[in-house]
Amino acid sequence: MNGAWSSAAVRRAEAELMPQLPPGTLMQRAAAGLAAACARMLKTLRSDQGGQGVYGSTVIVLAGPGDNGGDALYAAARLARRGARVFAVPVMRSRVHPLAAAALTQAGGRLTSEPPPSCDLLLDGILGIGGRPGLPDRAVELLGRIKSRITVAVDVPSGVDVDTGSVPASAVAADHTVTFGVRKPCHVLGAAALLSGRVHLVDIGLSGHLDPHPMVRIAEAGDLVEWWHTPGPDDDKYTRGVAGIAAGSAKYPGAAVLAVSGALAGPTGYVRYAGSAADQVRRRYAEAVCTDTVKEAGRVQAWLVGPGIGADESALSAVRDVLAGAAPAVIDADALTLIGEYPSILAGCEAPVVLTPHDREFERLYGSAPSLDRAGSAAALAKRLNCTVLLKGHHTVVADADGTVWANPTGRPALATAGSGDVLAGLLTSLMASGMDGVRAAVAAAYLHGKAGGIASAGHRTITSTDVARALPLAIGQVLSGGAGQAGS
Ligand SMILES: NC(=O)C1=CN([C@@H]2O[C@H](COP(=O)(O)OP(=O)(O)OC[C@H]3O[C@@H](n4cnc5c(N)ncnc54)[C@H](O)[C@@H]3O)[C@@H](O)[C@H]2O)[C@@H](O)CC1
Ligand SMILES: [K+]
Repeated sequence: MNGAWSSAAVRRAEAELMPQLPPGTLMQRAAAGLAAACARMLKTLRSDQGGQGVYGSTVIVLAGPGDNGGDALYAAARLARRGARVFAVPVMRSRVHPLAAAALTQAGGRLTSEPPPSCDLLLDGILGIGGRPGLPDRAVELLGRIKSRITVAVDVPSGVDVDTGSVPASAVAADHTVTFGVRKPCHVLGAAALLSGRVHLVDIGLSGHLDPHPMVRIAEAGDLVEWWHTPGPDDDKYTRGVAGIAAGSAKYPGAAVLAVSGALAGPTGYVRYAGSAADQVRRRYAEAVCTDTVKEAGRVQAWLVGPGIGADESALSAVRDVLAGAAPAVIDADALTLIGEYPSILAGCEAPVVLTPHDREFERLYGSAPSLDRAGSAAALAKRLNCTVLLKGHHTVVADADGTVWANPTGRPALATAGSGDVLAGLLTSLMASGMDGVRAAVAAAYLHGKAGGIASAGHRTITSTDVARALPLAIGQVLSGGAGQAGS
C-alpha cells in the first residue's frame, strides 16, 4: 500500500528530521532531485536535437516567495551550471528566497521581470505545501503568455488545494510534478490530480518520520496480488464464490448483460443472474445461471442489485430481498435511487454493503452533492450509512465507515461511457463473492476497471463498456503476474 500524506503531516516529519541535519540539507536534497528529474525530461524532449539535453536549453522559473520558490531556484542554478539559459521571474513583487536567488545568479541565471516568450521547460515554483488555493495575478498573467514545451510543478501544481485535491480557483496545469518525501493528496484526488500530470517522487529522507497512516491510501498492483483469492486444487465452482447479479429490465436489458460480463471476468467460479432480462443474458453468456427473481436464485456469496432495474415494484422487491439476506451486497444505479427514497431498507441491513454512486446518486443519498473535497464527502456518506462508498469520478475514491480513504490511481476520462459502471459493479460483486472484504473489493475493482480502460483505449481508441469488459481478463492477468504493472497504463 502506498499513500499520500497531508501538508501538516509532512511539516511534522520535516520538523522532526530537520534538526538532525546541517541547515539547508532538505532543500538541497529536494533541489538536487528536482534538477536531475528536469535534466532527464530535457534530454527526452530534445532528443531530436543531437542528444542535447540541459546544455543550450531555455528554462523559465516562476518563483514564489517561500521555500517552494527556493527549491525551484536552487534546482535552476544546477541546470544553469550545466549550460541551461535560465530566467527566473519573481511572481510576488520581488519576494523570493534570497539565498536561492543568489545561488542562481552566481550560476549564470538571470532574475528578470521580462522573461522570453517561450522556453523548453517552465518550472512552477510559485506555491508549495504552504500555498492557499488560487494564484497571484502576476502568475496568471505570465502563465497565460509564456509558451513552454513542458511544464514541471515543484512539489505540487501551484494554486490547488493540497489536502483535498480541489481546484476552486486558478492553478497551474503541469505535465510533470516532482514531489519531495511523499505524495500529497492533491496528486491523487479531484481535479488537482489531473493538473499534476505524471508524479515523480524524490526521496529526501522523511520516511522514518512520518505518521504511519497516510491521509489517503493509494492502491498498488501488489496490494491486489496480496488480497486475491487464488483457487487451490481443492476449490470447486462453489467454493470460489457465487456472484449474484440482479440487474436489467425489459427496458434496459443491456445493463444486465454488462453487469454479468463484469462478474464473469472476476475471480468467482459461478455467476447467477436474477431479473427480467434473462433471455438476453443467456443468449450472450451460456455460463450464467438465470432465474426471474432474487428469491428464486440459489445461494450466493455476494449480490449486486441496481443497474437498469428501474424504480417499479419489482425493482423495489429486488432491493428489499437482497438487503434482507445475509450476503454482502453492492448497491448501484437505480437501487441507490430507491435507497434514497426508502432509507429504512438499508437501515435494517446487517450484511456488509458497498454503495457505488456517481455525483447525482450521491446527492440523492446524502442530500447534497459531493463537495470539492471528494474524499471527505465519500467518507461522510460512508460514516452516515455505515457502508463502504465507492464515489465514481475521473479519480474514483473509496471510503470506509471508519474514515479510511483510498484513491484509485488508474482510470481515465474515456471510461465515462454508458454502461461502464455496470461492468465495474459486476466485477466488484465477483471480488466480494470470492471472499474479499468490501473496501478491498471496491479498491481492487476500481483499479482493474481503470487498467482495463487503459488497455482498451490504447492508441487513443474510443471505447465502449463492452471493450472495457473484454479487456478485464488481460488487466487482471497483468496485475496478478506482476507484468506491465504501471498504474493507469
Ligand atoms: N519545509 C521543509 O523542510 C522543506 C520544504 N520544501 C519546500 O518548501 C515548500 C513549502 O514552503 P513554504 O512553507 O515556504 O510555503 P510555500 O513556498 O508553499 O509558500 C508560502 C508563501 O506563499 C504565500 N501564499 C500562500 N498562498 C498564496 C496564494 N494563494 N497567493 C499568494 N501568496 C500565497 C504565503 O503567504 C507564504 O508567504 C514545499 O512545498 C517544498 O517545495 C522542500 O525544500 C523540502 C524541505
Ligand atoms: K509549485
